[in-house]
Amino acid sequence: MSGMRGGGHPGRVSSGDAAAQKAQNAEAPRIPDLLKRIGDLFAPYRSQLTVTIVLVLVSAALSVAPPLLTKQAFDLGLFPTGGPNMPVLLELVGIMVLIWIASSALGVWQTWLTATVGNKVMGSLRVRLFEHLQAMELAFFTRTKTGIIQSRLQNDVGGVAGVLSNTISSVIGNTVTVIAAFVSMLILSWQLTIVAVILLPVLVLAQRKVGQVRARIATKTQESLSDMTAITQETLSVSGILLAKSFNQQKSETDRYALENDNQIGLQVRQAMSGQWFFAMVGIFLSVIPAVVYLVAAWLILRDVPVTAGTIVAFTTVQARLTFPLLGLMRVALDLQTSSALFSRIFEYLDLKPAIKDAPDAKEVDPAKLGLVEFDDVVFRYPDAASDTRATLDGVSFRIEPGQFAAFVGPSGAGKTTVSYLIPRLHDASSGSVRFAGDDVRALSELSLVKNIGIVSQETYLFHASIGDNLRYAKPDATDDELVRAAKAANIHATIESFPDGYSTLVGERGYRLSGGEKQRIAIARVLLKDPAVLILDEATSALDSISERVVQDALDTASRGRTTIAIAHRLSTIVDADVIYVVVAGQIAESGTHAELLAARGTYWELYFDQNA
Ligand SMILES: Nc1ncnc2c1ncn2[C@@H]1O[C@H](COP(=O)(O)OP(=O)(O)OP(=O)(O)O)[C@@H](O)[C@H]1O
Repeated sequence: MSGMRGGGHPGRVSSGDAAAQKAQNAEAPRIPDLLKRIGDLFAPYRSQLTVTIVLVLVSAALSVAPPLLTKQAFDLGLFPTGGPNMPVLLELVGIMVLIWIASSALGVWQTWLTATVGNKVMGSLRVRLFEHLQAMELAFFTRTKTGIIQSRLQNDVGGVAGVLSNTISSVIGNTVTVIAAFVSMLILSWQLTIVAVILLPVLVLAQRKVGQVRARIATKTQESLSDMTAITQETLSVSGILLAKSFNQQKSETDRYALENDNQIGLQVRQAMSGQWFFAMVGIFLSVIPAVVYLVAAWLILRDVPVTAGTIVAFTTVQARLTFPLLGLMRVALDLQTSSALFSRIFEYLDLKPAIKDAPDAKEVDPAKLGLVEFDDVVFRYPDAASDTRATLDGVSFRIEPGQFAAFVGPSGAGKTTVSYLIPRLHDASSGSVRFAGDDVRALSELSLVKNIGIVSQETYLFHASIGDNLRYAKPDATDDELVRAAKAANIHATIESFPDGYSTLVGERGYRLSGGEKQRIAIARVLLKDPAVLILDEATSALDSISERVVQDALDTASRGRTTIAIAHRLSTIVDADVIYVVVAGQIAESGTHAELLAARGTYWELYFDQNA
């Protein structure tokens, strides 16, 4: 069985995130392209967005009124010649209150809309990424650490969630408020407006720089987060903790985690702090403006430019109200720049092309020839293998007839498991042809091909769920009777019945609550429920003692009846009755024939058999 864990130990080898490394070498995506792709994500929510825009525009229009009303309240209500005019003042105050109530209500509605759209966009992005990863070939998973993949789904998609829901309302809302405030200011006094906005372009330029720095820190933060997830996933899994405990490595694992955690803390602090000075500067600048406005107003009045007290109060009110939206816009721009780093990490995974996928004209398996499996001069080299090394499979040809029991034997690392991977198209042959029911597997639809193949591997994988649920993975609509029939055929029914919870017993993470033989028989029952035409057994009994082996072997004999069976075996005693035995040596089929024929030939098989029975 070839090793399925990719990447290795993060502390000792470079990160398994092949895509991230590629991205570091490649040029960063251009911001406009990125914005277009982010925009496309929102396309299905056009109607909600239109309503949001209308709401924002109405709120903005409403927000223009209060400052103008303030001016009226001062000039006509509070300080008209001859003393305050109460009826006018009451009317103006009443209108102002109504406007505030209306715009607050609209604000709540708008927040609900944007939160819904933002979260839905993020949710569908997550599912798209998950679906895309499901389509990736096995080789992608053997070379990338699981934790690194998980991190893209959780940390990166989660990281843009806030941006997605805040951005829409913030950009539209604040832009409109800023424009509206600017218009009100212009109406009130163009001279004072110039004073208020003269330094803004400088701030915008400074903000772009800050954004670039933050995007760089964000990329590093996400990489560090994904390394941390990978450590957690590798170490805090059942296999990981068993390894750490049995080698007394808990301390070193904790140290490794703590080290990466320190890195993460540093990056988080840098990310939080980058831009703080900038915002402090903007804050000071915006707060100083009213004072400058008073000075400039006095200067204007001295030069006989008509500026009333109402104008100054209204102007400074508007200007103060401009502060938050302006800061908000700057923050959004900054967040967008920061999250562009996260988005490009997400899109980078979405852009990965599955190496194995259905041909456009993929066809169904031919039921007439079901069970026929052929290899025709198949050469296969693992994608990661150095090109100067010998191919893992080097010109393998055989033909297994429907219903035959074929066994593959040979030394470790000879390529037996690799043969079994090529049949369900977990890898594609580098040259030559793998045929299933008479058709090249590359011409068949994956769904139809895999439906007809059952695999029981040496390393049984069970989900952390009940035994019943694990069995139903093969056939979700299986009845209880069918479960029992499959379990009986796999020699595991009585054992399951002896558990207090029977078929509802939880198997524990990866089935660790069960013994090796129990897990194996559950896996056999699972494949029996699937009832495939071709059954692949990869050293299904190698991990067992001789009694368990006999029980599992009986189960396998039942399972293989009436279907093509391809059994990979180390213990030759389990396959002596095979219709045909292929002896694989260094990626080639060295011998083939029945047990008796191969013994008579006195070749490699005879040597292997002699070794095991000496
Ligand atoms: N993902 C991979 N990338 C590169 N090389 C691989 C990969 N998986 C397996 N190999 C190599 O391919 C060769 C054949 O492996 P395979 O698992 O098919 O052997 P096997 O005959 O089933 O061995 P065993 O009996 O020990 O299970 C081995 O040399 C192995 O190191």
